[in-house]
Amino acid sequence: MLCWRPRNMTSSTKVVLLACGSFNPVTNMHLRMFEIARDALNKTGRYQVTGGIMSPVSDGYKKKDLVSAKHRCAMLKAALKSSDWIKMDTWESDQSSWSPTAKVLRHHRQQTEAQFGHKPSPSKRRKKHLNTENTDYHGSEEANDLANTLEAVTVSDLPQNQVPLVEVEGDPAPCVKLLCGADLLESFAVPGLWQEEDIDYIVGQHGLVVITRSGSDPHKFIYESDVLTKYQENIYIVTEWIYNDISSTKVRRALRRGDSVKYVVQDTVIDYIRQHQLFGVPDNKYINHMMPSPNQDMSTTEVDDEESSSSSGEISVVLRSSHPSGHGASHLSLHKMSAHTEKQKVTGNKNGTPSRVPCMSDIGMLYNLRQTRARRQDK
Ligand SMILES: Nc1ncnc2c1ncn2[C@@H]1O[C@H](COP(=O)(O)OP(=O)(O)OP(=O)(O)O)[C@@H](O)[C@H]1O
Ligand SMILES: NC(=O)c1ccc[n+]([C@@H]2O[C@H](COP(=O)(O)O)[C@@H](O)[C@H]2O)c1
Repeated sequence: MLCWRPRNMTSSTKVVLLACGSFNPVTNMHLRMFEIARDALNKTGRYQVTGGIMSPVSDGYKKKDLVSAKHRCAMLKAALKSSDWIKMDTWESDQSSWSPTAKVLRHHRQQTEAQFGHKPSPSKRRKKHLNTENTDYHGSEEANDLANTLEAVTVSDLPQNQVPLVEVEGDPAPCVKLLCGADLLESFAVPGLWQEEDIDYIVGQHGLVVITRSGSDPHKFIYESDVLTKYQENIYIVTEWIYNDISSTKVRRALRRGDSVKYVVQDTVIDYIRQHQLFGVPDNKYINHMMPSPNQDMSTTEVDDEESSSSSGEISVVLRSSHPSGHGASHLSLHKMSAHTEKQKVTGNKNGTPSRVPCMSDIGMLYNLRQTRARRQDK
């Protein structure tokens, strides 16, 4: 299914933007990407962005310093309170192993099509009862069940409590496009990181919306790639003029070093990091001496009363301290007893060599090393 509408067609194509990433933690730039992309696509008059989905990777990704999906999702949920159109979807992070991005896209395409009743059915003209209002619906077991059910039953068999009604005919499902930074596009060239058929599927069947990032030249990159040139009509590059090279790596570094990350990540995320003492925050003087921010609502923050188990199986004990009505550091509600809870676990193979799902950063580094060596040998 090709999503891009030919230029001569008048009505606009509905688009849902899907961003896959670690979000470790989610930064303002992850959120900005959606705003930038929506503006750019809507301005063309050819596309109408109807929704945004953020899909955090599962713990199976095992990238260095990756905190558990539980925490990454909680931070994302907190950050998305500031958006009325971007939603988190936990289908990917709920998987026990890492899912290639092509699989995640395929899943969301099926979900979106199921919501719009795009399964071949003799009763196509009838209305289907789908709950599109429920933000937790997308990717939920209920939605998965529904997608499967639609294969087998006619719409009249659907449960009646699934409202509101969605008109099927003449209402095409939005296309799901991968929203990413230019670094992700350029990682397509890293040997062994992406399957060729996955790139073909992602670009050929869905399409990409790429936000420029410092040090990247996506136009040149597409020119140099045969497969990307073949599908270049499906790649929409958005130049971000309000240049901002925030990255999660820099945020984690700042936190480790005790520097402020205010205005780089959402206040709600800072609150969460402080409460759960993530990313080396126990040593972060800035964050530990901060007053709770006005938007912090201790009563609604997810708190582990007794035990919190990280994905790596390590257990940390989290105790609720007394809550003196004083100021500053004494307002901290939690003390994590294990400083290493979020330490990444690298699984070993039979001969003891560490093995894990390769990430862009470590394969990229290896690739750069190889390139440097090759260049030296050429000289
Ligand atoms: N400053 C930025 N400009 C454009 N795209 C970005 C920016 N930061 C992140 N992205 C994009 O967001 C998506 C999710 O990326 P990811 O969670 O790996 O973020 P990151 O900040 O690059 O993480 P890390 O620093 O841990 O590698 C990717 O497509 C990435 O290219
Ligand atoms: N082959 C693949 O599908 C593939 C390879 C590398 C990264 N990714 C995805 O790219 C996103 C960003 O990855 P990094 O956090 O490593 O930059 C993640 O969602 C990850 O799953 C997918």
